[in-house]
Amino acid sequence: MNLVTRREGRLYFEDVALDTIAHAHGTPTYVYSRAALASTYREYDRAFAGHEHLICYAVKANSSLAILNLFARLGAGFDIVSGGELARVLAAGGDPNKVVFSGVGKTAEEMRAALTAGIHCFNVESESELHRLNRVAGELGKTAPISLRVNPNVDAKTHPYISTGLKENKFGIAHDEALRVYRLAAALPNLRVVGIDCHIGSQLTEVAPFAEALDKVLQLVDALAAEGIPLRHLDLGGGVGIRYRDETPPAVDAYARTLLGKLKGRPQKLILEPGRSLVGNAGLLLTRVEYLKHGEAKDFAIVDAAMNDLMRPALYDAWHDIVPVTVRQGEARRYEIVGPVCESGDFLGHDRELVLAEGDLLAILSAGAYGMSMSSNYNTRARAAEVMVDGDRAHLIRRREDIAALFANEVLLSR
Ligand SMILES: Cc1ncc(COP(=O)(O)O)c(C=O)c1O
Ligand SMILES: N[C@@H](CCCC[NH3+])C(=O)O
Repeated sequence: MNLVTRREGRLYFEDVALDTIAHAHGTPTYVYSRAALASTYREYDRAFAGHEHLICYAVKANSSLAILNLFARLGAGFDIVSGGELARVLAAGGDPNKVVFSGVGKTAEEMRAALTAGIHCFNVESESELHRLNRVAGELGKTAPISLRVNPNVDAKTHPYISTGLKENKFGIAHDEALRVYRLAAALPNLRVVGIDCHIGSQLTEVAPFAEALDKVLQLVDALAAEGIPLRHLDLGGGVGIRYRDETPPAVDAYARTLLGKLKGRPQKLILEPGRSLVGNAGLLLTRVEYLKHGEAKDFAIVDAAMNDLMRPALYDAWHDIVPVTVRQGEARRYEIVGPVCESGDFLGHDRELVLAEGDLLAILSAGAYGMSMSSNYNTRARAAEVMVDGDRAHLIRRREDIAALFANEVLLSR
């Protein structure tokens, strides 16, 4: 599917010219493609069709209600990491019985909310959490379905900030400890052991680390069965990486073939928690050039989007393609694409060769994942608007944040 196309010099997303979105809704604005979102979800669903599976979209990648609602309609489950994400899933019409709850710091209140909603499984990340969950479930007169998140000590070969399956990471229970903690879980009265979970990191561009992690998980599945602790499901965490620039991540099909090859004949349902690969390339950030500034050392294009809107470049030095919405003739210069925030780290792209004039629109691509969901109000900047494109129509799915709402919860002291 040709999602981003140029027609007579204008950039289109599906069949909507992006300048018309900027005109109607202003900038900065996130724009998503409904067709692209649905097609990546279906790609996963089809690739794993040979084995019982549940695709639990990782809400943290993009938690906008309209996107959650679309995935819920397609039959997806959800991977959440907070009570806030649970509330969003429920508000968007998600099925609580298809929700898995990950995260190292679940509060008692979050556990109560999830038990009351009736989620599918808690991915428990420590022994202390196991005890707390057992107590909270007991107080509610409920039994909590659990998996242990096992840390297999496998190198995901990704950015160190988003690698989660090494023993120096805070996530999960060490592989060597897992059997002992499973025995403990099986003995606690208000827990029911149903599965095993593992997530080694994000933006993986090779299949091998997934395969290695799965092998380690399967060793545990077998050891547990031998001890009389059979598991109903196996959760392998987040999905494959995406192409931002020149990465060659595995196709979902190839990834599925590798996993399914290892699962052949096993009775466990496979749960996956893809985030980035479902939404990343289905979204872009539309921004306008406010000023061009020709400095002594560099040329700057100061745009109206900033690190508070899209934090990935500042945080990980991540690369996003930046393309002009309308083609302009003239001499190209190499620009630093920067925002208005008062930080030298506030950049969206370095050294981009572009022909620009003030007032031009730019599209920052591959911004559907960990864009809006990681945005902040730094410098008291209102969050961007969000638009969902569907064929030749564009629907506003989130109004631009209202400045007064940014300080509505604050209190002035009387003296
Ligand atoms: C527990 C868990 N599940 C799923 C994901 C989603 O990962 P990805 O966006 O790489 O598919 C993450 C993020 O890395 C995560 O921490
Ligand atoms: N926020 C990260 C991914 C973190 C994944 C969360 N476990 C990114 O933008 O790449």
